[in-house]
Amino acid sequence: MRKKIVAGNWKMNKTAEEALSLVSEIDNMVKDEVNGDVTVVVAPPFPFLQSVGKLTQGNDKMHLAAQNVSEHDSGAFTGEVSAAMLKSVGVEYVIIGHSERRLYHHEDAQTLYKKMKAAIAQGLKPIFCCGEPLEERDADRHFDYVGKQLHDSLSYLSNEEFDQVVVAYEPIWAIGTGRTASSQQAQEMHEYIREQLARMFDAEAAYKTPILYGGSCNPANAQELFAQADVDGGLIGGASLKSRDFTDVIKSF
Ligand SMILES: O=C(CO)COP(=O)(O)O
Repeated sequence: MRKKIVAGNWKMNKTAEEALSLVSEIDNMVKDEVNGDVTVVVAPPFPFLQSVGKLTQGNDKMHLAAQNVSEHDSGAFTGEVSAAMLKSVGVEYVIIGHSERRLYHHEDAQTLYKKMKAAIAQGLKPIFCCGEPLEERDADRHFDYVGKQLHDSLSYLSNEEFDQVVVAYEPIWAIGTGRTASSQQAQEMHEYIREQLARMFDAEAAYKTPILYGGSCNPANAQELFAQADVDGGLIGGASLKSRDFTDVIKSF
């Protein structure tokens, strides 16, 4: 059985106080309402990682993620945060290659590969994001586009390194737009991603890799998406900022 994961990417939202009240609500709801075997991940902004992590420490369903990591180990990189720093405050997962970082921060495939290496070397589990813009889907090039993203940033990892990886498929046209991929569109892309991973690594490793869907995933559509054979959970943006909605997404398995 593959791990089921629902991860909340808070992006650049919340103050310290708001972050703590959101995570304590989620923590309580997960304790009270979530019985199944699901890994819940929250990815608050950097300044709140430690306080949020402390609050979720006693709940073995809840795990902590960062939204970004430096490709460098240490040194004169003003404003950057290393994998070792994240590890030292209890972070377990890190989102790498989100389309917003590729677009607004010009992170290219080579940089993302280095970030993957840096994270894995510190024992962090990367949540590697891929996904096509609308014009690639409209031109029917979405499979090739995503295949290249996977190849360019993952194929140079060793099999052992790849064992730590979670993949998230987030079609850019579905992020924050209220327009979600249909369950069929999600399933066919997830199946394709798994095939590509099996070619790069091996079939067993690809079979074990959780592949999450992201892009306007919410309590109304999560159940149908999560019911697909190759959809192993979600990477949730907007709906992860509301404890009720996020918990309802978690309960959609
Ligand atoms: O980008 C996302 C998660 O990383 C998805 O965001 P939304 O759920 O707000 O569309």
